[in-house]
Amino acid sequence: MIQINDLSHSFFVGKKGKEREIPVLTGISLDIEKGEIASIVGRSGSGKSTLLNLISGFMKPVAGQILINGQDVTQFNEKKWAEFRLENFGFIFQNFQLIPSLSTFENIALPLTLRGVSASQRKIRVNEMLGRVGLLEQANHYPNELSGGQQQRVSIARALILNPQIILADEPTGSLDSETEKEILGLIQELNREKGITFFIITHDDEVAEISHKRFNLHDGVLVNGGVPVEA
Ligand SMILES: Nc1ncnc2c1ncn2[C@@H]1O[C@H](COP(=O)(O)OP(=O)(O)OP(=O)(O)O)[C@@H](O)[C@H]1O
Repeated sequence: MIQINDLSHSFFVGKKGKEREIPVLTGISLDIEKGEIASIVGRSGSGKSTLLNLISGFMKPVAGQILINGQDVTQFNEKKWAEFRLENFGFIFQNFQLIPSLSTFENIALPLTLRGVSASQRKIRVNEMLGRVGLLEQANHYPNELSGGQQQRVSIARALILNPQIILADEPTGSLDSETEKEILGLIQELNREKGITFFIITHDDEVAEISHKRFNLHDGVLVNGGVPVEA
């Protein structure tokens, strides 16, 4: 589903003509199958966000190949990327990234609204999703009226509403206490089992890595294990 071959990336800093190359990722190769939860674990500065930005097309790699469902996405232009992202990816972030002026219902409905889905269809699909993530009673609440765990449930529901095949998650429990973290990780596992969604999670947190089928350790831009399966 996601296959990365010998991927490398550098940033170039300094004045034009005198740029200095800062290698950030070197020779990354990995393979993630459909329906797997994969985690990339590394300290701050190890290159996790850069890898996520390359996979989601917000940056172009200096070298190497990223295949998603067999398509070489490194060849995509911006227009193609915008379509591909909407079609295939859902995103979850550490700080939830909800729109403060929209209710729970409206935040989850937003991708459907942008897609031109009718109001009656939106109602059916969002209500079903609210039930699934346990937020029916909070449908009309605004983000500042919700706990951190509830806000992350809203953002997971929003990520799922267009039925993506892959969820890309950036420290999904980084802002949560350990009890709420367990709850959200449990929800991720359930959704993975029920819907066969592939999760690609970047984290520095071993608890998150523990729910993954494959764990990749990133150290100074290099993978130090090749996706050793995590013991159940
Ligand atoms: N735009 C940029 N220009 C120059 N260097 C950059 C740029 N973005 C990131 N870097 C450097 O690349 C390295 C990897 O950064 P990256 O953000 O991918 O790490 P990370 O593992 O996600 O860290 P964190 O967990 O703190 O978010 C760091 O040394 C960082 O300083």
